[in-house]
Amino acid sequence: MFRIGQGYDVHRLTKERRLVLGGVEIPYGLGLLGHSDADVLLHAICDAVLGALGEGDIGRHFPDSDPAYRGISSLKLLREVMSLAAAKGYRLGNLDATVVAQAPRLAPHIRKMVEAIAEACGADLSRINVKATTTEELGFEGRGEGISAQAVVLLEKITVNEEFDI
Ligand SMILES: Nc1ccn([C@@H]2O[C@H](COP(=O)(O)O)[C@@H](O)[C@H]2O)c(=O)n1
Ligand SMILES: C[C@@]1(CO)OP(=O)(O)OP(=O)(O)OC[C@H]1O
Repeated sequence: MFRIGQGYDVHRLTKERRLVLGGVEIPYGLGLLGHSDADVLLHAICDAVLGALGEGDIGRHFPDSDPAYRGISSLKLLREVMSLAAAKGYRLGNLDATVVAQAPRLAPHIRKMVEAIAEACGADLSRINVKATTTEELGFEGRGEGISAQAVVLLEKITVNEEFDI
């Protein structure tokens, strides 16, 4: 049995913040603003997993009113979301995500993002795909005001036989 989910998130670019995308710190003069590390890519992925599970969204599970999440690495949130999936008997089938950013150039960092996401999901690298695009200078991403990300996730039910096939 399969469950599909999609996620979308946006964070504003600002000075004096680190830029963390897909669990990877990227050297850039600006970073994303948020209560957590503001990793817009991982937030979109968390929302896609929660959507597939019928479990609402990231703000319901990790409210920004809770000081416990101040500055937290979103890799920890993704691990928690995947633990919830496992507790409900699901594992990652595959994941496809797009980061929309006019700058910086993300291509050199994609492999590390895929590795970090795969580790957090407990999944093989082949199940993860991350893409980047500009908007040809159109819209808020194109003006460099923020970065958005979209993700689609397919979860697959762990069969009873596989559960005991250690
Ligand atoms: N922040 C970004 C955006 C895009 N790329 C790479 O460039 C390719 C072309 O982007 P277009 O927006 O012109 O279609 C894209 O396929 C990415 O590989 C990037 O590295 N960083
Ligand atoms: C994960 C949280 C936790 O504070 O982080 P934020 O950085 O505020 O990110 P956002 O995507 O605006 O909302 C989700 C929050 O719950």
